[in-house]
Amino acid sequence: MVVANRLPVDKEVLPDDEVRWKRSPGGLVTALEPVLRSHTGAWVGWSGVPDSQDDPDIDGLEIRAVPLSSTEIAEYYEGFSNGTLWPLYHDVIAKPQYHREWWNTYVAVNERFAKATADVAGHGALVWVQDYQLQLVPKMLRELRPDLKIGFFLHIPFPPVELFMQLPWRAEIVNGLLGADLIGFHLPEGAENFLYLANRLGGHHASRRSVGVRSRFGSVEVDGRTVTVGAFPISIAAGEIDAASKTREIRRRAREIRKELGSPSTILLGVDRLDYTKGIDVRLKAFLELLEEQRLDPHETVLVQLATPSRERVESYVAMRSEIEQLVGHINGTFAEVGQPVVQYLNRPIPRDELLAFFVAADVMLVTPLRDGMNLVAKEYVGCRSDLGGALVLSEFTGAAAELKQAYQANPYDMEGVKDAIEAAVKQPAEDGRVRMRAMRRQVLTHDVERWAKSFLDALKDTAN
Ligand SMILES: O=P(O)(O)OC[C@H]1O[C@H](O[C@H]2O[C@H](CO)[C@@H](O)[C@H](O)[C@H]2O)[C@H](O)[C@@H](O)[C@@H]1O
Ligand SMILES: Cc1cn([C@@H]2O[C@H](COP(=O)(O)OP(=O)(O)O)[C@@H](O)[C@H]2O)c(=O)[nH]c1=O
Repeated sequence: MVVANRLPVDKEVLPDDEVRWKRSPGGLVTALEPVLRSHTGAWVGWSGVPDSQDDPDIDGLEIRAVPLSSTEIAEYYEGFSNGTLWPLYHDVIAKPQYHREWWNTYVAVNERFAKATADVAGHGALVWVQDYQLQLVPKMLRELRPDLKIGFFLHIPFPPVELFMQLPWRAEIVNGLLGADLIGFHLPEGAENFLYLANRLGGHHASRRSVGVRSRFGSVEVDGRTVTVGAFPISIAAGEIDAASKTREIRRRAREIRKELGSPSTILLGVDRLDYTKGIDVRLKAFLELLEEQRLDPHETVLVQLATPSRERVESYVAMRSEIEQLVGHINGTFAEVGQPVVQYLNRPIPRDELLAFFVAADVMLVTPLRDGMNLVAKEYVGCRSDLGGALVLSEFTGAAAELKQAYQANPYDMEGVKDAIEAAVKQPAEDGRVRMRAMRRQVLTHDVERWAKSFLDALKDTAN
């Protein structure tokens, strides 16, 4: 069973009350949906709208919706999850807010998820709890159903100890997670930070802190149980993406996109949820300066930024959206010609196939987060480039940077470094580009999402309890 804040589909109620289900945003759903389809299992989660308990009918998936009221959405999802934990775990890029009412609602909603899971899980079932919204569920679920095997995976970075210590409810979170048999992080650093805190805040005996990737697991002794702690970098359905990107339809659409953009020599592409962690402003500022310094030619270059709306009622997201839209306006106001914008900005979700066509069309992919758990977009771009064309500019502060070493990596806080990386990617010699892309594809195609799930689930089955 998968237990996640979100169901794989979001409910949409149209003005005539017709109900439509559309794919939920974000990489968690991208990664887990194919995994659950290839196994049998159920998915427990929220449908994205208030007060709904409809279980959508999705082929091959058993769905159990957990209802949330409008107040719970404001205090648990927008509040504690995305106004407290999200900025705290992403290097406090925005200031985390600590409110006791938000915490109380987070506890109550975690209890509801634990109860809903306990009600449907078969005896001895394997339950995989996902992400920062549900960190108390492992302990609550163990109390309700000690027969279950419980895994937990954190999709965002686990913060450095000094930052985590800000959280007024830090011990509760650590102890909540320790209800699991296996706790997984993307990177060894996250696992190591957690091992230290399990000892310092939980008072439990923890193993030495030197965790490997899918190997050298750490452990914590909790009330006679051993909790395993490991690093399992998530990935994409690489084979499927590779095959889809080679189809005639996607290739044709990619050529069409280039034409529609005015057949520029260079297409730069950004694809993100509109989130302040993603560094969309960083790449726009770098692009602006490269145009001002005449290192890029505005008649030959187009930057396409696809930005799907996200968490639109959270304050820091509202501020960031207006900053980005001003920057886009400024760049176009300065460098565009009538009918030929240099930045094409779309603020809406883009369907999968259309996205793949953009990846095939783009000469340079810009992935510049200030901090990101993994960033599946970077891997999807690589997965789409069987022609060995294209170049990836990648922030050092993404989980993906640990695997995609041949990208043009840059520190997103170093504007000159980001500009140099973009310029080098735009001007790369073709053979150099092929060598880099071949190496990155080897990594992505051999470490796909099935391998991620298998390594986690095998480690979970091997846990002693
Ligand atoms: O559910 P939302 O609030 O709309 O947010 C969407 C998802 O965003 C986050 O995704 C993370 O998971 C990816 C896959 O592991 C990873 O590549 C990325 O770096 C993360 O940011 C969030 O963690 C999910 O819970 C959300 O569903
Ligand atoms: C903008 C956009 C994205 N997608 C898909 O969403 C995920 C994003 O995953 P990632 O790990 O990069 O980051 P977050 O989870 O959002 O933090 C990826 O699979 C994209 O292809 C999409 O389908 N449509 C969109 O418009």
